[in-house]
Amino acid sequence: MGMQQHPQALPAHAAVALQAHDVRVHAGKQCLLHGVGVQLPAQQWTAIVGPNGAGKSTLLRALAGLQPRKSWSGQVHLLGQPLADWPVKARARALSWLGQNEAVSQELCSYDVVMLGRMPHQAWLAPPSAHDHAVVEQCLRTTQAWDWRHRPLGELSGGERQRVLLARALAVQAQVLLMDEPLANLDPPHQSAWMETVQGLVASGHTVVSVLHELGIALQSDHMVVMQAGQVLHQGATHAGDTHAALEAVFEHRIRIRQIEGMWMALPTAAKSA
Ligand SMILES: Nc1ncnc2c1ncn2[C@@H]1O[C@H](COP(=O)(O)OP(=O)(O)OP(=O)(O)O)[C@@H](O)[C@H]1O
Repeated sequence: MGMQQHPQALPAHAAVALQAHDVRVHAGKQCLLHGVGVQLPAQQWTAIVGPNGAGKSTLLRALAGLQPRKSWSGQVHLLGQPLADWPVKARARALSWLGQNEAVSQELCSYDVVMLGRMPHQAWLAPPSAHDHAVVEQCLRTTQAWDWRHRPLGELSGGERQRVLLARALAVQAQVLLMDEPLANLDPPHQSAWMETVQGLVASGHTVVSVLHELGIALQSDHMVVMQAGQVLHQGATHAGDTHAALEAVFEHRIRIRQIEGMWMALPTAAKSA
């Protein structure tokens, strides 16, 4: 299996929520993405996986339009329209973002943090509507963060904080959600709860794209993008044999993908003997 600069297309009938073509990202003289192309299916959950430093977060930021203009080239389309052509507010309603180590005021209480997710729906300086309050409550309950709605973000544990930030991303009610390592600091029950939330979003017509290190969870996704060294090595249906082969290869065959009790899992392999 060779490196693919422009991986295989989706079947012709599949709608594409996000598309990147020949995306290159630079930081100074260093090239972080070497002309990446991806097509991420609408109304599906895509997992972006690969080793540390492969360029996963860089790609996700490019897809979200968060790379500084001078640092990248190429084309990104959101729901069929070039990212740059989207009016700012419409784009903020269509695409929700959960980043890593986001700078959010530590003094804000959790409720107000989640209310920030409603901003794209609110008129300038208008107070939140009853609907905004209802959505915030629903999202805090979904991520099981309602109990500490009055507590400032800075007081929360890593996992509690992550669940508040996840609630904020959900509160946007965007058609497309991009999440960078959403499971960071979450314990196993809340990882499973996150997966159920994502599956619910997809069932109701949303598109979710997540960078994940937890391969057991990533293997439950619909579509997978496997990255290595600033390139996309493979993209395709998560359960396809060639996707599993790419995944094993990119992790240097230190994992094997096996089905146990009907679920695909990544099992560690023993180190090669010398
Ligand atoms: N602003 C920057 N300046 C220089 N190099 C950068 C910058 N941002 C990222 N990099 C480098 O680009 C490469 C890709 O980084 P990126 O964060 O996209 O990787 P990743 O696949 O998300 O990694 P991880 O799994 O460790 O989070 C890394 O080698 C990183 O050191």
